[in-house]
Amino acid sequence: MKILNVGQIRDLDAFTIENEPVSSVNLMERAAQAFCWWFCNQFVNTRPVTVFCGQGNNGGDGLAIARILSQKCYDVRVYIIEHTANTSADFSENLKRLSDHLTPFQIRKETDLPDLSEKTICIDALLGSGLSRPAEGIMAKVIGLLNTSRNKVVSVDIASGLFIDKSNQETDPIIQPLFTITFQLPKLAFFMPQNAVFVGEWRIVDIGLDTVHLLQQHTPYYYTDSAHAESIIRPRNKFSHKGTFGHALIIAGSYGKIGAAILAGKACLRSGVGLLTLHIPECGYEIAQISLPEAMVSVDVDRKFNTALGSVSSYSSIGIGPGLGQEDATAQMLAKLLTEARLPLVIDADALNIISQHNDLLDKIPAKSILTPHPKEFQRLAGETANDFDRLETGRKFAQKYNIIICLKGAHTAVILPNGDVHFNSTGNAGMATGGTGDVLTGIITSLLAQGYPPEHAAILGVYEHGLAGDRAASRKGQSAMIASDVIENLKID
Ligand SMILES: NC(=O)C1=CN([C@@H]2O[C@H](COP(=O)(O)OP(=O)(O)OC[C@H]3O[C@@H](n4cnc5c(N)ncnc54)[C@H](O)[C@@H]3O)[C@@H](O)[C@H]2O)[C@@H](O)CC1
Ligand SMILES: Nc1ncnc2c1ncn2[C@@H]1O[C@H](COP(=O)(O)OP(=O)(O)O)[C@@H](O)[C@H]1O
Ligand SMILES: [K+]
Repeated sequence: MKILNVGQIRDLDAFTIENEPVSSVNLMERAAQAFCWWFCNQFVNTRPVTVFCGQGNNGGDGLAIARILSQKCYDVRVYIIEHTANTSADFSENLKRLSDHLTPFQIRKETDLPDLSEKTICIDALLGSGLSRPAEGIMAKVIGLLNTSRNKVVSVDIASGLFIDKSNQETDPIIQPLFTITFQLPKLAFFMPQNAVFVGEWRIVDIGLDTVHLLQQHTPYYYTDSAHAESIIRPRNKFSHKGTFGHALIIAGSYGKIGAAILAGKACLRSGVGLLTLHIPECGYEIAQISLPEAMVSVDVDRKFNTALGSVSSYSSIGIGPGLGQEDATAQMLAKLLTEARLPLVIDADALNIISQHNDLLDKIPAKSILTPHPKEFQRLAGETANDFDRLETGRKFAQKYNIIICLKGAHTAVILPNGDVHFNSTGNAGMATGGTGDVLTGIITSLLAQGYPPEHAAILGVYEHGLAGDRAASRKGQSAMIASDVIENLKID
């Protein structure tokens, strides 16, 4: 699914209006109907509803929503914030249409602000995608009132005051909704951790914007939905054999962290690889043979750390990093591997930290390698960034400069491709914020690479399936009880 910028969204609205054709006010009606469909499924009509409207099209949506909900027997009040002399045409039309049903209250100054009963659900239709500057004056006061009230707030399209595709300042007044019900497409702002409280839970409602025009839009931003992930999966041929699915090598673990190697190895096997070899320090030999009998073990000469590899030319994929440690000898081994490897690697955890300490290694990373940093590891690699939008831009430049794939891990992991395209993941949950889940991801992606998936697909699909397995684990065990091993047990890539 594509993620468009403000200008493209406006064009898509305009194109739909002209080419469907549908009048602008009828498109607004469709948007309001779609919002109300969700709203009526979520909240019973015994809860009072107050709709706060600006005077642009987001406010127009709010007026149409108020009319529809009042027709569905909700007890509705409407407040219009008079912040400008100019109202949009569709706002004015919806004001007329509302007059048979309700009389709106006007808010011009602070003393006009209402007292809200606790049960009231507030609908935020103050400002939408047309936001051109931070909210101020009476608009900021209304946002402050809603944020300090204990009422549930639902934002129409986007929280008022939040920019759709660029960073806000920390002091900007922005609604903090429980839900955002957005039209047609997710918005870039939803994927930034800094915006978590300004988005809440979000849902997309379809308003029938032109799909052909949407296909023609160029954007670097995508949202990995189930349809996209499933289109990547390759079915297993009936006559296939273990050689068909590649031989993966995972270089991981150190004294006290052999578990990281086991988690990565097990996840690799559970993701469909044909053969797996684990390269681990000698102290991990028995642990690995007992806990992962399906894997072959290559034992390092060192007892506690990985320090030297034999030839790696026969492997179909190589993952390195989980629990590796940052010993000098390990760093030398990594440098040698980066120079000698003839295929894209999966590079995680301490392997990334070693590269951060030896910047000259960046140029040696094989093309299309997949790096899986969490935000702190990414900061060590690429330096400080001003905000989450800036971090994403830095990631895009980094991926292009070094011709690599970066999986910037988080609630919506961003898979950044060498051409600068970004695929935000749709699966996963806060139960995955527990030690070892990153090691599992390394194993999954290494497995997919071994099976012959192109690196771009291995990264996008691996991240998606990792989150999906986490969602299955959470529904079975609950987010608090689930651990990384549960993610592995719930893998099902087919
Ligand atoms: N036909 C369409 O274009 C559709 C538009 N839709 C709705 O329209 C919204 C966008 O509408 P608009 O483009 O009218 O924009 P808004 O409703 O977001 O903004 C309205 C006006 O407020 C002004 N403004 C911007 N920032 C402000 C600030 N900080 N303080 C005060 N005023 C400010 C702008 O100059 C603009 O004229 C979408 O978010 C969506 O809710 C939906 O009805 C779907 C169809
Ligand atoms: N709140 C969250 N929602 C969804 N996924 C999450 C969340 N927190 C963590 N994850 C996922 O869990 C994994 C954690 O990886 P990482 O930080 O490397 O952990 P570790 O080093 O302990 O293995 C990442 O894939 C990340 O995307
Ligand atoms: K809004």
